[in-house]
Amino acid sequence: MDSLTLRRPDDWHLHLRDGAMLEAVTPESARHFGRAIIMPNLVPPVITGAEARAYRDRIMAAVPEGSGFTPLMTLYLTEDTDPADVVKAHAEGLVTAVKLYPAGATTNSASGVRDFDKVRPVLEAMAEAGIPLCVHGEVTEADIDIFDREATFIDRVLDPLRRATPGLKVVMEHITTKQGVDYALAGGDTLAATITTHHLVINRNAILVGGIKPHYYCLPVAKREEHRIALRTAATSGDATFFLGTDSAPHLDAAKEMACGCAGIFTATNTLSVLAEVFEQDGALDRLEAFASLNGPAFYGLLPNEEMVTLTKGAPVDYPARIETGDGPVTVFDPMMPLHWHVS
Ligand SMILES: NC(=O)N[C@@H](CC(=O)O)C(=O)O
Ligand SMILES: [Zn+2]
Ligand SMILES: [Zn+2]
Repeated sequence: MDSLTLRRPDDWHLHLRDGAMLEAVTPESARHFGRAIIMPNLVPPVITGAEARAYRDRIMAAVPEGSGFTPLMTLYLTEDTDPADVVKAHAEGLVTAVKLYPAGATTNSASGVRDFDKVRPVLEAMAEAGIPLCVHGEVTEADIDIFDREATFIDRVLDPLRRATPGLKVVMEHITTKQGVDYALAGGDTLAATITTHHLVINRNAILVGGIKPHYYCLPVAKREEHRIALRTAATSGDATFFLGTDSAPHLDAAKEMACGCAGIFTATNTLSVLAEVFEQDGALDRLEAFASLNGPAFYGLLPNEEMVTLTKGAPVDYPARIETGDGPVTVFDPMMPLHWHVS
């Protein structure tokens, strides 16, 4: 097969940031994607409906003319979040989901949740109104090894939380482990999981072998090869539980290439070419549409995009090693293999 036509894909987990970064990275996602779930971990975070509205306006101003790209907004859950504000913002169509960051788990998560009992009323209101909760699933206890933080979160936090709030729709964001795959598969129709582009390609060796490679560092950190294989099997299976959330997370190179580098991998620019390569390698090109274009909207209760995109196989794809922002360059994910699928 050297040509593949599918519904225009969506990105169910995307960081667009703000200011000069927002301006530089928005066109990179708008070029190929129809919609994207926009993560709210700005400084300060997007907590209220009013803040989401203002942020959506700033994003729309950065969307290139003629692009149909639609940002789907999320609210950053805090221990002080007002359930009524969340329900109202969702009912107005302003907000699609709410994001749970355990405090301290990842970039700009300091205002996240410490005491999960404090957010129970919000979660109950969300279950009632059918508002999905997107979860960064890692514990933050110092005595839990960073490579075990996702599996431990499932047992200690996610499973009790879901049992306490039956009916709540949950998306396990950017799963990185076999335990994540297995738990998502067993969760019935109120549970789904996003998988990033980069976690289908790299294991932890990419970060640590031959020198320390900050552009392969993200959270949750890439795990052992057996986990990458489990993610590949899940993504390429076509199972409706799994869909694309790139977690494209731009940081200035200057903030990654330093003694304490930021977590995040920027994949918006070449994600579709990488995914086509991955699905082709696994003999699953016919299931790329399910993963990138169909399963996400089905879980969120939306229709797939009407528009189609065509991927064509040819000479290696030329993509920039980094993109420029007004504040400095951002390195684009290097999948360490040539890409042959062009998007038109
Ligand atoms: N994935 C990352 O490594 N970083 C994300 C935060 C997140 O999604 O956890 C970011 O905002 O930079
Ligand atoms: Zn996260
Ligand atoms: Zn993210």
